Amino acid sequence: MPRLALSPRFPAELGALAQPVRRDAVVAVRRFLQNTSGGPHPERVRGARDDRVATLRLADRHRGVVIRQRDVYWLLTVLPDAEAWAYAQRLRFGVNPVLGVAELWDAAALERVEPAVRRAAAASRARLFAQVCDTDLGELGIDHRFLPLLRQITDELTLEALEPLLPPTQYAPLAALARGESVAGAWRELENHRAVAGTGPIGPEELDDLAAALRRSPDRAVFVDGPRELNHVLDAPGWCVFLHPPQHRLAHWDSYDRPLLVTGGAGTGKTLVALHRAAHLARNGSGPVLLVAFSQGLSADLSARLDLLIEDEVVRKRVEVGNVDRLAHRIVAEAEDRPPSLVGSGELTALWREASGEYGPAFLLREWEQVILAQNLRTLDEYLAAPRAGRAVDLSAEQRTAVWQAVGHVTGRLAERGRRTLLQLAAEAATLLGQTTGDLLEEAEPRREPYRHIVVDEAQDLHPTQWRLLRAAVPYAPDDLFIVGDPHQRVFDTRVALGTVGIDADQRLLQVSYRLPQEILSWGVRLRGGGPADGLVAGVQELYGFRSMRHGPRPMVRAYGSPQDELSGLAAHVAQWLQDGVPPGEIGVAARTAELVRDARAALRETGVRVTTLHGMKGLEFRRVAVIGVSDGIVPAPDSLTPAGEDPSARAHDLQRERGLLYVACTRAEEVLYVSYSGRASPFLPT
Ligand SMILES: Nc1ncnc2c1ncn2[C@@H]1O[C@H](COP(=O)(O)OP(=O)(O)OP(=O)(O)O)[C@@H](O)[C@H]1O
Repeated sequence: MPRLALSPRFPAELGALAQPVRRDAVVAVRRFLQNTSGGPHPERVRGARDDRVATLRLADRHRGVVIRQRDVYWLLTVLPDAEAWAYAQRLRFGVNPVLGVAELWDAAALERVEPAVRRAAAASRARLFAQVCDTDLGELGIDHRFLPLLRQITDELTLEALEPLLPPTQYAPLAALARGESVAGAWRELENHRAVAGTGPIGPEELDDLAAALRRSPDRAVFVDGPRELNHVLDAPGWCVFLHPPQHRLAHWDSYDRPLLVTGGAGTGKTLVALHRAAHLARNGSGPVLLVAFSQGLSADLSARLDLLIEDEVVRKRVEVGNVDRLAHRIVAEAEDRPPSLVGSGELTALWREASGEYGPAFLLREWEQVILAQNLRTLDEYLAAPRAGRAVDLSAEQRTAVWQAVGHVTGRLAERGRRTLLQLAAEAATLLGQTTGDLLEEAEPRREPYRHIVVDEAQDLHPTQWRLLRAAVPYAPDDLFIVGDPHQRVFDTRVALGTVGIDADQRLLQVSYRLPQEILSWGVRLRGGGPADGLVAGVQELYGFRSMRHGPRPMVRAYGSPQDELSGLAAHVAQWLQDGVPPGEIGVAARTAELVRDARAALRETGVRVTTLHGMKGLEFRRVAVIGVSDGIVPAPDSLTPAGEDPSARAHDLQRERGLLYVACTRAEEVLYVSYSGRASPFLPT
């Protein structure tokens, strides 16, 4: 039986074929896989540069191109006959000697450009890699077949022009050297392409082992063992099967001794990594998995994506997808034998108003949520001794006592009425679970934590109380918590260093955005500006090093004379996008206020595009995004800002949060970003 691996190009190109050709090709691949009669045979390609290249006849006038070694086949693509032969002739295959991953390149194109590179070299004495010896290049995995050409390169621009023709694992270290990095820097760049952990130096015999190389290249090849797997790879979206190397390494690492925190900019694949990690733990872990989404809406989305990712129903059932509020609600309901009653926001506001005296309702609420609940302070003495990080207005002992009494008034009233806030519920649930937490290895009693593994998405916006609940819901054991988030995308007022809530996490970073084109990313980084973000990680995190692999149009920023004109402009742009053939579901429109959302919905009635608040854009993505009302006086929203006179530090945080909110909405765009305002522009817009 042949061993068959598919490249990511194959399902994509198969999907683009006419239906009868596609159907025949799938049947042919299935026959080939099962070695049944009538299945295609490998045919040699006349004039091929690499004798491991062959073709398989898959349908009428269509062939698959494969790399073949003994019984191992790597099916690269399916093309009309003539194109398949031409492609097969151009290819060369190799194994990277450092990483052991498969490398393919267009040898014919390189031969074509070589004379031009040589001519440029004849006219110049400069040599880009003059300072790097062949031994160093060899240690960076550079294939000796490229050396004659590389030695002729005179400048960085020439190397950049060769990028599409070289395997990424050859180009990456060369580009690093060309930027002036040391051999060690270039080595680090190469290591970013390592997808599978723990592979040591590659022995000479392994350089000739196609199957081993493909197993180390999960972004380029997936083995299919039978028809079921074949169907999954052909039908599932690409992200279900092929992760980029850093994503794959994080999601499929055997085991983490301590909690792991993965941070990274917008669109770097954090949610995908969280989904794959949850699936990995469901397959290989040792108990129930909770995947925590930020909201109910995002839970439904993650749950649907997990259904696509995990085919096996038994494995799928090991993962529950939910948000922290729901978890808290369930734990308290189980303990009290009836569902807890939640306080409505109007009732709560009235209570804070009732309690306010020297300090206003907003101040008291923030003090309660960000100091008292955040640190789980239970007594006045604890409160008197507690630090109040991030709160600029100092409080004397007397003032703290007054605040404590005001808070006590509200919590007392709530208790009388049998009502609680969501954060109180989380705190109680944590206490209920906390009575049973301990060390998995040392505990003799049967455990009562509901989960063995927890994976958290959008972690930047969780409150310390919610973290305490999550911490209490899994035992302290390897692979307890796997957390992904981006401090720059925080849209609520919670800054928490995980260490302070008992989560001593190792940290990893994802730096390449696969959603955003470079133009939107660079504009977004300037918009987010305002310095590094704190919270989640110890210290602060910069956006430095965040980059994209794609280019696209620059964001469009449009100024209008009046809100009516702005709405007409929006309607005209959306109409054009629909006319361009973009499906309505791939268009997202957002605004800061509920009123603007209502107006935009009215202006776009019957188009079927989604219109939501900036908050509502969290975790979503669209091909084209319009953000309207980015005007002074709307963004930042004046009502959401603490008056500078009351607490300048809280105001600075509020401004940063509002900036983050706009940044989140703008970074949902995969292709096109349109931003508009009327009157004066928001001070956040980059000039
Ligand atoms: N391995 C991959 N295969 C296919 N697409 C990918 C891959 N990695 C990332 N992408 C693309 O990038 C998008 C962003 O991924 P994801 O939503 O996981 O990023 P994120 O870091 O969670 O983003 P954000 O923080 O902005 O919400 C995906 O929807 C997909 O379009």
